[in-house]
Order: sequence, then C-alpha cells, then structure tokens
Amino acid sequence: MSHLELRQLAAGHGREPVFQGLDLAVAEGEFIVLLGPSGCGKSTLLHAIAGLVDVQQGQVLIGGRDLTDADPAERGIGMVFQSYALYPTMTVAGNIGFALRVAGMPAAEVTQRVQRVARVLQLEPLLQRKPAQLSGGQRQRVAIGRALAREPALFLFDEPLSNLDAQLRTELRRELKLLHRQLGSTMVYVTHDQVEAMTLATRLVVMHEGRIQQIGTPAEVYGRPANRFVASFVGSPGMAFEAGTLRAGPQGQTSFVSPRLQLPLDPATLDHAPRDGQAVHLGLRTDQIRLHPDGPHEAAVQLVEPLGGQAVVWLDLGGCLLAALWSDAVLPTLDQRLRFTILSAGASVFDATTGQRC
Ligand SMILES: Nc1ncnc2c1ncn2[C@@H]1O[C@H](COP(=O)(O)OP(=O)(O)OP(=O)(O)O)[C@@H](O)[C@H]1O
Repeated sequence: MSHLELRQLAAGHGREPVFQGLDLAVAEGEFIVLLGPSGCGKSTLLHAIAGLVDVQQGQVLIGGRDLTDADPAERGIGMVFQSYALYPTMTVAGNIGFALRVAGMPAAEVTQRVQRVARVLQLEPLLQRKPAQLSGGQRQRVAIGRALAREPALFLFDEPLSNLDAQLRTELRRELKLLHRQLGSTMVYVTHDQVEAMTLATRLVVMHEGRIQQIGTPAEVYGRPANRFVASFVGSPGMAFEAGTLRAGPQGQTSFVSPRLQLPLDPATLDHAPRDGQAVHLGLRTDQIRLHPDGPHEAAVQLVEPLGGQAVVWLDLGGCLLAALWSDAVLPTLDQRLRFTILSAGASVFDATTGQRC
C-alpha cells in the first residue's frame, strides 16, 4: 500500500491551478526527490501535501486515509523549509522540544525525545546554546531535529540545504541520507540541485510547467530520459544533441544519420520500433564519448573545465559540441585535435517533433 498517494490533484494560489490531474504514489520508506526548474510547481505540490495551499481538485491520501481537507497539524507530517525560523530566545533543546510541550507531552518524555534527536543529529554538545550561537549548518540541523522530534511517518523538505555553503551542504546531504537509512521514514524532498537529487533519491520526480515529466530511479532518469526536457535538465554536463534522421539498414539495424555523424544504434536503447526516415535528435552524454588515439572521429578542443581529479573537455565536431571526460593530469590545450569513439550503448534518441524518447 502507498504511504502517500496523490490522486488527480489540482492546486494553485489563485483560481489558476499550478498543476492539475497529478497522480503520484509513494511507498513507505521511499526518498522521493521533486526536481525541476524554478517555478515548475515543486513547492506548491509540497504545500498541497502539507495542507498549506488549497486543493482545487483531487485527493491527498496519507497512510491510506483521505486527508485532503485535514488541518496541517492533523496530517502527521514533519516539515523542514529553506529558511529555518528558530525561536531566538529558546535554547536548542527548547526549540527541538517546543511542539511536543505545546502538544502537552510530559516534561520527562520531552527531555528523552530531545536527547534522542540530539544524538542522531550530533547536537548533544549544543543543546544549551541559543540559535545566534550556532553556525548555519547547525541551525539547519536544529530545524531538522524539530521536525524529527515529533516522530512523523512522513517528512517534507523544501530546499532545506539551499542557504548553506557548498561544504556544509555536502555534509548535511550525507547526514540526511544516513538519517533516512536509520529511520526508514518516507521523505519527499524538493530541490533544483542535481547532485542532491541524484544522491538522495530512491526515486526522482522530474517536473516542468506543472507536469510530471518522468518518475524513476536516478539511474533510469539519467540513462533513459523520457523526453528532451528531462534529457537536458538532468545530468551535468548536459546532454549534447544532434539533429538527424533514422535509417533502416538491410539487416534490420537502425542507424542515426546526420551530415556530421553516422551511428548504428543499439536496439536496447530504443523504447519503440524506429521509423525509417523519422526526424530525430540524438542525445549523447560524456558516457558515450571515449577519447582514444585510434578513434574514428576527430574534433578540436573548444573549452576545458577542470573539476579537480577530472576535467570536462568540450569538443567541436563541425559545430556540434560534445562533452568528454578527461582523467589525465596533463590537460589538453585549446584547439588541440583529439580522436574519439562514440558508443551507441546508452545513447538516447528523441522524436524531433514531439521531443519524446523513441
Ligand atoms: N504565494 C503565491 N501566490 C501566487 N502565486 C504563487 C505563490 N507561490 C508561487 N506562486 C506561483 O506558482 C507557480 C509555482 O511556484 P512554486 O513555488 O510551486 O515553484 P517551484 O518549482 O517550487 O519554484 P522554486 O524552485 O523557484 O522554488 C509559479 O508560477 C509561482 O509564480
């Protein structure tokens, strides 16, 4: 049974819905990441689950109960937002235990819960401090602790790490992942950060303009994007596209053909039977470009982006820019000509008109 189920949901801020007819089923213990560009409706969806915006149509079911019209407080949800509004005059312990005390929990039990949460989030040495005496990352951990203390079965996170610097973000990301493993609770997490999405999600939900574009594991969404939007939005560096047509060969082998490129396609990468002459876009990631002195293709280096241990090398194949990974310590120079092979395994093909995966 789904722990969280959205049925034909429509919600928005005025009368115009931000999304409509939205279906989503989340199993217990999943870590769902909602990923999409700014304004696509991620926060509105999260707020609809929490009961913080009006649902115009459809249903929100949590634990099998229809809670579409229930108060936020009755939904058994823990929420963590981007801006962690802690009570400045209360200590860390006071902040974490606040909602429990308000709910009438006996003081001894509150203390126990606060201790347990502090242990999990490594906040024990900080329990008597005030928020002003904490770093940004510590404050955000307190905000997570506050949600955790109520022991909800469902957590909603709205870009909880986006206000932190890169190093803290990486640390807290790891802690969240460990926390999820320890607690086994269901989590729905909004971000537009690729790395967060890829590393945290058990399943990714990619949204664009109020519509779910694809639902799948990070590997599925990265490896078999459902359409051109997902292909270009997910993965860094982005996928390179080349316009061309499909050609059926004599032995039933289908090839991609463009003025610059001819590539026999791996049938395993195609979802549908290819049509001879179909106008398509071929999508190539760094995974498909193998730099190799004996490779059949040659292109000039247009740009080198060092990443530390590796570098991304952008190759100009007659106007089509392809990204390749470079792991040698000595970087190639601009305009240097490199040879490479294009692997058809894992390549994506999209219909030129609809943008849908072929
Ligand atoms: N309080 C509000 N009142 C009116 N319109 C709003 C409100 N909040 C958001 N919107 C609009 O609803 C749409 C979806 O916004 P939403 O915040 O859900 O997107 P998002 O994907 O979370 O974006 P971001 O990544 O920038 O936070 C946008 O067009 C936005 O302008």
